[in-house]
Amino acid sequence: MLASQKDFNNAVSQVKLLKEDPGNEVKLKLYALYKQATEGPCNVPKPGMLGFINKTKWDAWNALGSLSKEAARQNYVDLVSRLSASSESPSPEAPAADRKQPESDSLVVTSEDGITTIRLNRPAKKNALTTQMYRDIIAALQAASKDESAITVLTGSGDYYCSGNDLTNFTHLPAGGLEEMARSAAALLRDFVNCFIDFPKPLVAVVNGPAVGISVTILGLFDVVYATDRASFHTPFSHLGQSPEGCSSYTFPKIMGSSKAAEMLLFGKKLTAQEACAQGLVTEVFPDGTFQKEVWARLKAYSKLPPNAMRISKQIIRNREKEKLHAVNAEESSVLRERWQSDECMNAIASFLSRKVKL
Ligand SMILES: CCCC/C=C/CC(=O)SCCNC(=O)CCNC(=O)[C@H](O)C(C)(C)COP(=O)(O)OP(=O)(O)OC[C@H]1O[C@@H](n2cnc3c(N)ncnc32)[C@H](O)[C@@H]1OP(=O)(O)O
Repeated sequence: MLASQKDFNNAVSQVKLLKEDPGNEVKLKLYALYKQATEGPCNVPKPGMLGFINKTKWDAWNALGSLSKEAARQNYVDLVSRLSASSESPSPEAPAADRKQPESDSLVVTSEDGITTIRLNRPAKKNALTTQMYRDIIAALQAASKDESAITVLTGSGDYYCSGNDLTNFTHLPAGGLEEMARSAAALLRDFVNCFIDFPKPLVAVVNGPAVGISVTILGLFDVVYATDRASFHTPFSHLGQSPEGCSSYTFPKIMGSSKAAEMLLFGKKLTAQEACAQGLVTEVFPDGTFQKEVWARLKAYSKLPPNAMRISKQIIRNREKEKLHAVNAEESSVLRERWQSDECMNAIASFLSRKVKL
């Protein structure tokens, strides 16, 4: 479900309480989304050259094209929520040593040689993502976006990269029952994926082994994906009674074409590392024996490149897609909120938990 009028009104009030000025670019975006959400697509005449400020505002509104009022309202609410979170976070240039450490040791964050590494560290459970890990990854990405490192890396400990969402997350029912669980999981998913969409520095996945579910779908939001030849890429959403997330319903068809994307996202076809590379999801595959050595040597060399140039190049490559990606993320999260309450999904999870099925 997209943000309600009440959520939107709250966000409009929240903007006035921001502790830090978000800067002109963001204010322009807020203005454009507000106009789109309240009046719909821009259909007023373009101001003349002399009205420079009005022309800039008109351009920003007009750039939203035919984005629906509902999607604009959602994007506005998401943007304000990110601004509020970052204006409450600690000092912007916190050096690595002062970085707030994750709540649990299932995530290890280090910063060295210009590279911040976020390592999934739950090898006994194939690095399955618990609710706390999603929160810790969000915090780690927010800190990495402001630290002094040039490049950020996500990788895993042990033989797996990540087995996706921890299916036992669904067994911790809150007081509000299944509906409340699905609502809060959808909100967490949206915040989690938004952090990847907005991440401002080069983001690299070092895929050290098989990858499942959400750890595969978000790869479309990374800048570079290096994989060992032992890795595989599996999105068994239909098997689980679920639907795609991580913006993969948009990025996968773009990356590999709609029929290859459908084989993965509808039928759960598992790709080898070589297949994923041939289809553009993976940048390069390395022999497992030399994977770590080769990849880290390369990343260390890249991390010495001028960081501002890399950020700006990433902005040019990614920025025109951001509004679209936020809208896709909101829609996918809302569809999943319904799916998680379906019998198909409940049965599939019960089946995994009772060890009847292995994907
Ligand atoms: C809030 C945001 C929500 C976002 C939603 C995202 C959707 C997804 O990510 S869908 C994908 C969900 N993941 C799966 O369906 C994978 C399930 N796991 C498996 O099929 C298998 O475990 C495996 C193929 C990954 C590995 O098989 P293998 O035989 O090598 O090892 P196991 O003995 O099965 O695993 C060891 C240990 O780890 C536990 N485990 C592994 N993956 C998960 C998981 N995703 N959730 C919970 N637990 C997992 C497994 O149960 C074993 O535990 P025990 O040793 O205690 O039995």
